[in-house]
Order: sequence, then C-alpha cells, then structure tokens
Amino acid sequence: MRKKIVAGNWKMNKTLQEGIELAKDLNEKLTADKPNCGVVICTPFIHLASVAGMIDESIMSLGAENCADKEKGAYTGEVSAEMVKSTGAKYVILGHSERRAYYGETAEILKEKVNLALANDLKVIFCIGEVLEEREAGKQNEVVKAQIEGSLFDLTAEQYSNIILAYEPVWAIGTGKTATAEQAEEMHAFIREVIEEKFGKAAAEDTTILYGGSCKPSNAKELFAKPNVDGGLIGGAALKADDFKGIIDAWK
Ligand SMILES: O=C(CO)COP(=O)(O)O
Repeated sequence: MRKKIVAGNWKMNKTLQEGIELAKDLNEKLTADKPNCGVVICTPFIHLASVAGMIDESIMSLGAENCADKEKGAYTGEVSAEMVKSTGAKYVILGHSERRAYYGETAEILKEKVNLALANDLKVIFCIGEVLEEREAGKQNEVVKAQIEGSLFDLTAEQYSNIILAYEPVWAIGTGKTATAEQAEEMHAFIREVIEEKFGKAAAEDTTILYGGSCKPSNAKELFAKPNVDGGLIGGAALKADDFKGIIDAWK
C-alpha cells in the first residue's frame, strides 16, 4: 500500500531562529494530535542539523530542498547528498520547477542528483509539472512524461522504490490558483500509467504521488479525496504551523 504524505517545502524562507520556532511549534501540535499520514518538512540547508535534533521522528521526517549533482570536492557553495544525509535528513526534493527555471537544472543534471541522493539513502521527492502555455496547448501529459523519462527511467526497480513523485503544475505554484481536484486526479492517473509502462503495475500502485500548487487547509480535503492523489507538497501554507496542520488533518 502506498504511503500518504504531506510534505512542506519552506523554500527560501525563515531565518534559523524562525525555522527552529516553526519546527518546534509543529512538533508540539502533532505530538498532541497525531497525524494520519507521513509528514515531512523540507527546510533550507542551514536549518537541517538543528531541526533534526528537535523533531520526533515517529511523527515527522526531515528533508532538504536540493542537493548537488557532484559527489564532493571543489564546488564552492554546493551541498552534497552525503552532507544532507549526515544532518539526519531522510528526504530531498529534486527537480522543483523553481530549480529547473531559475537555476537551469536539466533532466541530465537531475539524473545525477537523483543517483547521488539514492546512493546516500535519501528518499527523493521528484517534482514534475507543466507551465501554463503547455497546459493551454494541451501538452501537459507529454511534458510530464518527458520529465519522468528524462530523469528516472534509467533507475533500477530497487532504486525507483525510493522515489516519491510530486505533480506541481507551475501555473498553480504560489498563485492562489489551485488545479481542480479533477485536473489533479487526471494527471496523477496518467503519471501512474507512465510508471506502470516502465516499472510495472505493482510499482505504479505503490508510488506516492503528491499534488503541489496553492494547496491549503480549505482545498486539501477535496484534492486528497481523489483516488490517485496521495497527499501534498506544500509551499506557502507550510510556513505556518496551523495551516500546515490543517492540511495534514485533511487525512482525518
Ligand atoms: O512549490 C510548491 C511546493 O513545492 C507549492 O507552493 P505553494 O503551496 O506556495 O503554491
């Protein structure tokens, strides 16, 4: 049975002190009222080691928002998968549309990152999704399929079992314009078909596919009610403990 997950992506928000406060607050709230799903918080690199020491791992896990495409060495400013793992993090987000668009991350670069993350025992939350023009041209399926094929199709079945997918239509990220539950379901079902073609039916059924893009407490329940939507990858609403918990509670 695939796992239901609500994951937060803090992006480039929160000072170290603010991040510690948020993690503490969330940890307290979820200790008092246990979640019905897996919870992951993905924080900037600088928060990882501090936050790792303060969260109850039976309730939530920690992840990074990125890692380098190189193993180690003279790559000033980069943070390797091995370094991420050494903080206590268990997950890493890769292929976020902001990384693809603003930092030129190609399918090839992402393939390297995915390999290094998996080699260091990190689970990968791999993001895919089309931009508005692609949706308007009816090309969303083609785009998403190419993103999956381009970075994940060389994985072994064993490696693939550590991948979580996150469908994030770029036009819905931070815009307040959520995909409808029907649009999300339609794409998630298609993604499962793409996975089935390559990795087989069991792997497709076992893949957790998250929806991301303006997901909030007010729309999470409707989205998560769809059979192929296994949770969310949350940006803005993950920055307030009450909002994030409101989304987690959509599984109750
Ligand atoms: O990009 C996202 C999560 O990775 C979604 O961001 P928002 O929830 O702010 O739209």
